[in-house]
Amino acid sequence: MHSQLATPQVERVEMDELPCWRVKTATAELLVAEQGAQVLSYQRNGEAPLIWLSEQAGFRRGQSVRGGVPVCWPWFGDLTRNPPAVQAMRQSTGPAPAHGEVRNLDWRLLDIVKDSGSVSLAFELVRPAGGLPHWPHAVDLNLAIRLDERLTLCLTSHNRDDHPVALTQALHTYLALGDIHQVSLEGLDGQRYIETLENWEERRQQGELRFTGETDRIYLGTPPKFTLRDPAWGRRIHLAASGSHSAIVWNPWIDKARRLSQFADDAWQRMLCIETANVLDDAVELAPGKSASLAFSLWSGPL
Ligand SMILES: O=P(O)(O)OC[C@H]1O[C@H](O)[C@H](O)[C@@H](O)[C@@H]1O
Repeated sequence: MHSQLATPQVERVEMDELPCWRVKTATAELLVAEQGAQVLSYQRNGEAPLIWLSEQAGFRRGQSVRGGVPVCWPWFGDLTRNPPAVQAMRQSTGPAPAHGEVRNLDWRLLDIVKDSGSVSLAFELVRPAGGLPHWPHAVDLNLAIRLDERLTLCLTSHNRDDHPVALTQALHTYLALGDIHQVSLEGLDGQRYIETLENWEERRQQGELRFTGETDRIYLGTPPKFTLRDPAWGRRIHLAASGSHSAIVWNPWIDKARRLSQFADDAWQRMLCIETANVLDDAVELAPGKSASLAFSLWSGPL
């Protein structure tokens, strides 16, 4: 078996309405939807999944899939909570979709590069003629996905326009875990955060983060590395970011889980989002001709 996969395999598969790419190496398997360039799942052989995909996920055109790694761009979350310069890029005061415009658009696979131990896929957003709805700025958006002993995603924005562009963004990673009640997130001690569930008050993290209720926080000035201890599955998940000094930590807990689309009532116990971001005072300002990249790598290790 091992020798068959000495060269990684990439095959096109359909998940209901969505064309996807399934990637297999000797040690791991990855599934990516072309829509949204959305990583849907990632699992290392013999291990529980590292990236969570909802058992109620729907694979429909025009609808982001619950789970995986949705790309939030050119704004994160509620546009009205974004810095004024980011809000000003949208030329309409009408309601704006949460998390921007690209997670349910078509992307195009540009390239597949394989060697004996790795596969890289390069996706590009198919920018609609005239730009995104009410967002007429010529910014190219690419997502590079590399699978080797780790999974690495790198989102690059390139401003092809003649004026500066301000944006916020996130790689909205849904991590899979054994039991949310037992996990702890290390690496945030002493960090500032915005408690979005309490009037967006600014607070400071003390010690490791544990989960006892709905959590929706924006950490600012974040370090490049986080570790999630998951005793139930006997492992740590390591996440290393670059080009990012902010991160969202989200778990909907019981009540919000019931209101979420494509989400089983008890699924909050088995997932946690740690979203590698550029939000609030970490927003990106791109001068004409300039590019910026946001990236993370994910891997697992012993407890
Ligand atoms: O339901 P969605 O639009 O995919 O958003 C899911 C979640 O994304 C982020 O983590 C936000 O901080 C949450 O407030 C939001 O509920």
